[in-house]
Amino acid sequence: MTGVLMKDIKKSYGMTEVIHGIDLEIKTGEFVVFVGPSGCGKSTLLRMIAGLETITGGDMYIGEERVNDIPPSQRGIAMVFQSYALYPHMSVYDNMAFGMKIAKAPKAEIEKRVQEAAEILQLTPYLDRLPKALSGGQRQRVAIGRAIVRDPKVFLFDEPLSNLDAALRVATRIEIAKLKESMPDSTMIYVTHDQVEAMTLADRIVVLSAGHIEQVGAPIELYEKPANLFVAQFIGSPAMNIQPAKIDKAGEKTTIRLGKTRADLPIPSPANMAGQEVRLGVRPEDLTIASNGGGLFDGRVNIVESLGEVTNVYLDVENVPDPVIVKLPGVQRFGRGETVSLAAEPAKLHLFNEAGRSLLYL
Ligand SMILES: Nc1ncnc2c1ncn2[C@@H]1O[C@H](COP(=O)(O)OP(=O)(O)OP(=O)(O)O)[C@@H](O)[C@H]1O
Repeated sequence: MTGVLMKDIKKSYGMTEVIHGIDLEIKTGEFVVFVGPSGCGKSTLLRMIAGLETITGGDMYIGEERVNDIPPSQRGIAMVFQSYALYPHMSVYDNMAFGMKIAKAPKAEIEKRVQEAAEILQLTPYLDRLPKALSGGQRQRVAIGRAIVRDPKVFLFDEPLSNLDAALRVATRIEIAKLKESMPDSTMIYVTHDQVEAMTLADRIVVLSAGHIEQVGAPIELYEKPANLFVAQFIGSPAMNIQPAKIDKAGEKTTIRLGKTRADLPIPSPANMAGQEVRLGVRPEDLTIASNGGGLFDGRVNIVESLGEVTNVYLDVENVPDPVIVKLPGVQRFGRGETVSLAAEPAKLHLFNEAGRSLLYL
């Protein structure tokens, strides 16, 4: 039973600090996903857990042990990389058995573990094949199998699906979800920039930006209650629409003014916020077309993207610099330049103060 604990973890390359003091507790058996824009430090953080990067400040624990100065091979972790890094001249079986052979494990034990891992990953029919005779997805499953066979305390995944095409990504993602179910006591930490992977696999998501944590929470919690504008616009696709509004009345409920419209939101706000400028957030999928013209605000249709299952409509709205996006189900037809009125349930609206913090977390 092993979790990971980070206390004020920092990383500098020369004079440049890229990780600025991360505090995070990952519990035994948790599946935690690190997400964030390119360069935010996801891989660096993962590699510090693995021992592939030195830690320049703070304490890193795997289980009870402080591992800052413990070499990777003694940390009890197994890492699965984007490039599968299989030995091309060895069969699937030998690739999976390699670590145990090197560790001089008994032959029967190796056989048992490889067979079990192959079973979990549906690789049993391929054990005699060479990697070149496998698809990309199967190769990545062998790389995962090699990690399972080592029976690590913690699994680390660094964008394991990003070399696969769309269909294989989905299939392998489902394999990883099954793997998690079949190994409920294993702690798994997974880096990705793919939102679907993060949302579907994670028990908790850690959103990083520029070397610090923006928010940690269950996927739906981050989606429904983002702590700040960064998380609000990072989670969800297309991104949440943001537009300026003003607080008319603060209190247990908040009344906002948006152009000529007023709306009562079931969001509490401190009394001293009355009269203040705020940012109103609304997800594209939470907007609807108000047939009677009595919506929250009006927009002029600019671009229509028909994807079959959904239609994304980009509208120009007065006082809003970026286009407002509406995501409607199915196929919808609009004429360019048409004016439509947009509505949303007050419970689906988000409010952020001038500093970008959600009023829910003030
Ligand atoms: N060896 C290095 N020397 C100097 N700076 C580095 C080094 N490796 C990474 N960095 C910097 O550290 C920061 C974090 O990089 P990291 O690779 O962890 O980001 P990431 O979130 O994983 O990005 P991506 O999604 O693009 O892989 C970046 O600003 C990067 O330029």
